[in-house]
Amino acid sequence: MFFAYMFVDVMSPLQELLEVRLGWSPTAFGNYAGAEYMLNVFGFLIVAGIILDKMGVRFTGTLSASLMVGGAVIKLYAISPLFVGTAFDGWLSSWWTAMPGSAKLAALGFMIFGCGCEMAGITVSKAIARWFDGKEMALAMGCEMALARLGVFAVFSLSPRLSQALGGDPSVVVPVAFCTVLLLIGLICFIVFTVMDRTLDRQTGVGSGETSSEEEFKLSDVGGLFRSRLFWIIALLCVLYYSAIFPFQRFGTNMLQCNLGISAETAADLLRWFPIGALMLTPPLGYCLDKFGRGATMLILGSLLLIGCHLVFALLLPAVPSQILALVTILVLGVSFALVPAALWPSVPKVMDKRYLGSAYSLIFWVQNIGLFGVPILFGNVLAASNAGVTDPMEYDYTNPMLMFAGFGVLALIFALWLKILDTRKHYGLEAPNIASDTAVEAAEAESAEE
Ligand SMILES: C[C@H](NC(=O)[C@@H](N)CCCCN)C(=O)O
Repeated sequence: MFFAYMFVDVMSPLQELLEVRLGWSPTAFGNYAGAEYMLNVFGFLIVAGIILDKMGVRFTGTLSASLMVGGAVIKLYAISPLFVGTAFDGWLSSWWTAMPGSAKLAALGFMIFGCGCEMAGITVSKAIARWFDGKEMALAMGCEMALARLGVFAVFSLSPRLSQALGGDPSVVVPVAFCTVLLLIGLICFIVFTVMDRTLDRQTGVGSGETSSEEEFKLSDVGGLFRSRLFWIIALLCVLYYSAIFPFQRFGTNMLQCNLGISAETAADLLRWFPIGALMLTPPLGYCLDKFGRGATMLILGSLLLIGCHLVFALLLPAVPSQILALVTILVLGVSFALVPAALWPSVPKVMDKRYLGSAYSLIFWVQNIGLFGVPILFGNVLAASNAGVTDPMEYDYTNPMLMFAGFGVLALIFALWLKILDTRKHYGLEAPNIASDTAVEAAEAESAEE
C-alpha cells in the first residue's frame, strides 16, 4: 500500500510540468485525476469484493498488484517519448481535443491502476481483520494506513526532485518510472508471500481459511448487505467523511495560496503536515481502540474536528490570514484524519459477517469511490460559480466550497451519532475493545463450559 499510495500522487506535484511539457490543461489534469475511480464506480469494486470472498486473499492480492503494475506501465508509456508524437498519439489527440492523447492514455492506465489499488485496499483490510481477529486489529490497520500516509508524504517530497534527477530539462517520466518499478517490487514481494503462505499451510496442515466451506460466500449476501441499515450508515458516514478529506488534499494548496497570499511551494509545505499528523497518530489511536474501545465516540469526535477545521478555512482564515492559524488547523484536521479511519475500518468486522467481509469492504469502498469521483467535480463547479469573472488563480474565494466540506462533516456527524445510538441499543460492540481481556475470555470460557 506504501508504493500504491506513492503512485497515486506521483504526478500531483508535477501539474505545471505536465502543462508545459505535454500540454495538459487544468481540466485535462482534473479528468486524468478522476479516472482513478471511474471503473470502480461503474461496478468493478463490487466484482472485486465477490472475487475476494470467492477466491481468497492470495489470489486477489496477486491480481490487484498485477493490475496496478499493468496500469502503471500504460501510464508510463503514455507520458514517455515512446508514445508522445507518434501517429497513435496524433489520432488520440484528434478527438475530444481538451484531452491530449497522452492524457487520455494516461487516464486509461490510471483507471486500471485504480481498480488494482482499491482491490488491494479491500484485500488488505480483510486479511488484517482475519489475522488479527480478537487481537490488535486496529493497531495493525492503523500501521497499514500510516504506511500509506507516509507514501503520500514521501512522493510529495521525492517527485519534484526526481523530475530533475537527470539534469537538463525536468522530466515527468523519471518519477513515474521510479514508482512503477516500486510497484513491480511490491508485486514480486506479494508473490513470494503467497508461496511462503501456501508452504506454511501445507507444513502445518492448517488452512488459512481463505475459502473454507463453513464460511462459503453466496452471491445473495451482496443483496443482503444492500438491505442492511447498518451497512448504509457506515457507508454513508465513510463517503461523507472522506469526501471532505481526499478532495481537500487536492484543492488545499490553492485554497491556502488564495487565503494567505503565499506561493504554491509554501502552501504545499504547510499542507504536507496533514498526512504527517495522521501518520503519527493512527497507530497509537488504533492501539487505544484495541485496548479501551470507544470506536463510535472516536467517529463522533473525528467528525466534529472535521467540521470545526473546515469552518475555520471557510470563515476565519480569510478574515485572519495567518500561517500559524492555517498550520494549527491542518494539524487538527490531521488528528481527525487519524481518529475516523482508525475507528471506522476496524468497526466493519464487528458488525458484518466474516463470510462476506470482503464484499462488505468493497461495497463501502464503492459508495466512497462515488463520492471521491463526484465531489472534486462538484467542488470545481461550486468554486467556479462563486468566483464568476475571477481570472487570477490567486484570487479565488474558497468560502462556499469549504462550507460545502463542513456540510459533509455535519452529515457525517449525524451518521456517527446514529451509529452510537444503535450500538447502545443493540450492543454491536463498537465501543468495546478489540482485545478480549483475560477476565472476559475466562467468563466466556466458563459460560461455554456450563452449556
Ligand atoms: C483505508 C482507506 N482507504 C480508502 O479509503 C480508499 N478506498 C481510498 C484511497 C484513495 C487514495 N487515492 C484510507 O486510506 O484511509
